[in-house]
Amino acid sequence: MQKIPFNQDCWTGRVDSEDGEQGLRIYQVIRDYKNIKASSVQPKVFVGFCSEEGVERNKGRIGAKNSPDLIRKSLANLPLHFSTTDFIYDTGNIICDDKNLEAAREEQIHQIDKIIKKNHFPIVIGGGHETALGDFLALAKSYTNIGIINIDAHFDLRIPNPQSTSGTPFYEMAKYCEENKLNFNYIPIGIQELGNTKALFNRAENLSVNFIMADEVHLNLNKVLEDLKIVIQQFDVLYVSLDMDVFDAAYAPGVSATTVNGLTPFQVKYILKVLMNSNKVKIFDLVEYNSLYDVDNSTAKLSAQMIYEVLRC
Ligand SMILES: N=CN[C@@H](CCC(=O)O)C(=O)O
Ligand SMILES: [Mn+2]
Repeated sequence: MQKIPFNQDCWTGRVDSEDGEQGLRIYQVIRDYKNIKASSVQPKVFVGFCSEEGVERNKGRIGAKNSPDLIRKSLANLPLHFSTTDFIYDTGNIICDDKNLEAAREEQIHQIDKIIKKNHFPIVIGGGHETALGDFLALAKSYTNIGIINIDAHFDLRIPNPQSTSGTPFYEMAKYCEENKLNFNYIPIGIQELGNTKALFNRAENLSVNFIMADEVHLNLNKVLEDLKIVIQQFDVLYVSLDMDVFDAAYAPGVSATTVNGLTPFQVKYILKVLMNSNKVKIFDLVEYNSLYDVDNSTAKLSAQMIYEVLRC
């Protein structure tokens, strides 16, 4: 495991100084988290989790370990359309480069727990979906009544056999909840029938998972959004995970496992708006971007625009 500090080289872009404040782009409001002022109010903080170890263990296509910096680069040049009372911060990367996912995860939990305890908002850029477990466990150090929202084509409810992988994080969260006598409040959104086995659907039923199929989103987005607003009222806080393979392959070719019949950027954008507008989201992660299969950086761009929706709220 390695810890790489804030790198300004990821945060560069076009300069439109003739337009003053109206010409600002995201990279111009990014700062190193180590220089944050004590007066900052609920700032958003990037943490890169450079891991594809979980994908490899899950027999998937590797290529996600460089994603955090590539997504930062796509985000950097987006125009600033919201007012920031504060800067946006970046801590740098945690790198799993020795197959020891567990050691990288310990560091992840340690860093993110500190961010959450300061009431700052971590935005974690993965990495494969193994990123999710550390994010949840860090949040669970501060909160108990957590709604777990996973926008994903897959349940990721596999049982570790014996290791933790990109396919097991939500099962491991269920185990954590059982051991700590907590409800497992899991709401996956965008599930594909043909992306999950019968065994996984049965496990979801047995764990009373309140899942929303991709087809339900396609048939009636407004109903999904209204139902979501109601269901999240019962939770104190939300953990939101966005797996880029929830999108149709036409929008997101750059993932480990591509999806047919996947969601559109418009649908996911409005799901994120509902979640963020609840003011309950305490941590967000975006996972499974894989540049090796991307086409003209389109999936990196889509990843950046989804993070933008979280930043603007
Ligand atoms: N991160 C999860 N991956 C999915 C899909 C695997 C695949 O289709 O290759 C899973 O394990 O179910
Ligand atoms: Mn996933």
